[in-house]
Amino acid sequence: MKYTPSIKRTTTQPIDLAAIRQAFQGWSNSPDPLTKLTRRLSTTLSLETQLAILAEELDSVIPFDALSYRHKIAHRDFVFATGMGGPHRCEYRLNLEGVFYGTLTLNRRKKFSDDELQAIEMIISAAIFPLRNACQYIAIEQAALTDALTSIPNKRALDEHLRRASLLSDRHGEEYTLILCDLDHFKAVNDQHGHVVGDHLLKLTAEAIENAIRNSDSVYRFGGEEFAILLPHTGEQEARDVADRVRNAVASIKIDCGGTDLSVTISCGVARHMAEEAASQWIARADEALYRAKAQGRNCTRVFATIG
Ligand SMILES: Nc1nc2c(ncn2[C@@H]2O[C@H](COP(=O)(O)OP(=O)(O)OP(=O)(O)O)[C@@H](O)[C@H]2O)c(=O)[nH]1
Repeated sequence: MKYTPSIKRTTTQPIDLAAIRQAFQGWSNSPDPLTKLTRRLSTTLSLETQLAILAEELDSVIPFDALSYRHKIAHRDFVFATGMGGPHRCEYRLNLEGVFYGTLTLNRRKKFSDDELQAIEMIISAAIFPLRNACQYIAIEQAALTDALTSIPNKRALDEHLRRASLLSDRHGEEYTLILCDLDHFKAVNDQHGHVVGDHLLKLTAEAIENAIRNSDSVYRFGGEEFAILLPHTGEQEARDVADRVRNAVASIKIDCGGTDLSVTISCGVARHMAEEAASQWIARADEALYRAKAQGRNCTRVFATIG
């Protein structure tokens, strides 16, 4: 028989409960500015929303003309700004337990008094834990969408971006083209030179592709030795040219393996998004084109629409 321990009731319980009821009423009805601020901040993990809340609550206590926040999170610049300038400025570098969480700046036409500066510091101190959580949330989100080896976006990121591109293509008739690229005979590289060299080659390939495409295009690690490139506002012929540029860039990679230079080639399959097409069908067509490129000798580009 299962043993369930009984809960011992004590006479102090009603008194504790009353105290908690009273505290709860104070917390939810007429909180002090700091409780109100932290309560609002705790409702979201979005750094942007938290900064908007902080700006609103700060402004209600110490009116200012502009607030800005800057931080580098997961190698990306995060910038938030609200309001317009003012010659007087106070700036805070947010640190918690030795970790830096960005720079917060307030601007105002009127000089800040010492009392106001103290109040601002206390308000920021109360906000720093939720801000730290929001920064960490961005970093975790970013890590989930990034390939650990090459530091480029991973397949999960590609799936999201393809879904969005399919929607935009259908709704606004925007042209999107996908290129799938796969290193040729990569297994032989691992077998002959080891996985460390194989990994290094994958990193160099990601870099070479990034350098061969435009800023508006994006590259993803699709699988082991497979990469995907998403090209907005690009048709088939233009995408074929990009694929050929990528092939040349990859072919020019050289790794010194004790006297001999290791070099590789890459095959590419191109598919333009078709109306009403799901992302999975789109990928399947690019993969079909890539399969043809492999079957027809590798180190070449095939476009789905030109097949047959
Ligand atoms: N070093 C390293 N190798 C990987 C990684 N991911 C996958 N691979 C290897 O990539 C190789 C891919 O081999 P295959 O699928 O046979 O393809 P291939 O040898 O490139 O041949 P083709 O694609 O037909 O030209 C396998 O040996 C995998 O173990 C990785 O992260 N690092």
